Amino acid sequence: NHKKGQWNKNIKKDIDPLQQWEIIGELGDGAFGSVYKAQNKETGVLAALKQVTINSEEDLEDFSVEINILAECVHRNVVGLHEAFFFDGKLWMFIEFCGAGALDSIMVDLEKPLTESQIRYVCHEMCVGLDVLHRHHVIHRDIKAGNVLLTMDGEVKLADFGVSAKNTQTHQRRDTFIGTPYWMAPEVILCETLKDTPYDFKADIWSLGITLIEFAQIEPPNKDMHPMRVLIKIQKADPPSLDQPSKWSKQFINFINKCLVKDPKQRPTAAELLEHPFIKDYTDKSSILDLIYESQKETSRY
Ligand SMILES: COc1ccc(Nc2ncnc(-c3cccnc3Nc3cc(NC(=O)c4cccc(C(F)(F)F)c4)ccc3C)n2)cc1
Repeated sequence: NHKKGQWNKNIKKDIDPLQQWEIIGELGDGAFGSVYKAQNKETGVLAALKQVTINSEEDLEDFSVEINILAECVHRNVVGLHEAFFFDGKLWMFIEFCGAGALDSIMVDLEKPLTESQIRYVCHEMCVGLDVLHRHHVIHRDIKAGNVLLTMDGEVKLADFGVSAKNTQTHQRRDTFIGTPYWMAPEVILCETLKDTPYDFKADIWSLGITLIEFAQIEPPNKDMHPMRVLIKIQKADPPSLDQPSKWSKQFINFINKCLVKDPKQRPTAAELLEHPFIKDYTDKSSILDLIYESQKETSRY
C-alpha cells in the first residue's frame, strides 16, 4: 500500500539469505532474538547473524535506524554491516565477524585487566570510532568494554549489542528504558536540558572515561552497588577515578579526568581527545595482539 514508509535501500527483500549464507554456529542468546555465526558460501567470509522477528511497522523502523547507522558509518573502528535481508517476516543482519570477541569477556576469561599500553591503543581506536559516529550525528549511548570488539589482527570496533544508539538526525530514540547505569553520564540520568542539545553526544565521552577505568580494573566504579543507588551517586559524588593512581602514568590519569567532567560543556570532543598526549598518534597494536594471543590460548584450552 502506498502508506508503507520509503523502503530501506540497505535491506534486500524477498531473497532467502540461506541461499548465500550458511549458519555454522551460535553466538549466545542476545536480548533481541538469537545471534549466530554464519559463513558466506561463495567468499568464505564470516559474519555474526542477528535475526529479528518483525511484528510491526514500528519494529521495522526501529531496526532500520540501526541498519542505517551501520550503512552510514562505514569505518574500520565501527563494526561493519555485510548485508541485511527482510525475509520470512524476519530481519536478518549479517555483521563482519570479529574473531577475538568483546573486551569485557577477554578480561573475564584472563581474569586480569588491560595493561596501560593496551589501554592506550584501544582508547585511541575508540576515540577515532566515536569521532566517526559523532560526525554522523550518531550518539552511541552505551559505550562500555562489552561493546568493544576485537578482530584477530588487533582491529578495535565499536558495536552496540543493547542497540541503544540514537540517530539524532531522525530523532528516533531507541527503547526508552535506561541502559546499565554504571557507565552513564550525570546529565543523562537527570534528563537535564543538555540531553537533546548539541552536547548530548558528550555522554559518550563520559562513558569512555568510565570504560577506561573498567579496562584498568576489570569492573567500572561502583559495580558492587545497587544500580538505583549508582544513579544517585553519579549525580551527587565527585567524578570517579582509578583505585591505585600510583600504578598509572600521569597522562593516563589526566586523560580520564578530562573525560569525567560532570558538566558536558566542559568535556572535550573525541576529536580533541585524539590530540591528548596519552593517545596522540598511538597506533602500536603489538600489546593488544599479545592479549588476543593469550585470550585465544586461554579459551582454546577447553
Ligand atoms: C566468544 O564470543 C564471541 C562473541 C562475539 C564475537 N564476534 C562478533 N563479531 C561481530 N558481532 C558480534 C555480535 C555478537 C553478539 C551480538 N551481536 C553481534 N553483532 C551484531 C551487532 C549489531 N549492531 C551493532 O553492533 C550496532 C548497532 C547500532 C549502533 C552501532 C554503533 F553505533 F556502534 F555503530 C552498532 C547488529 C547485529 C549483530 C549480529 N560478535 C566473537 C566471539
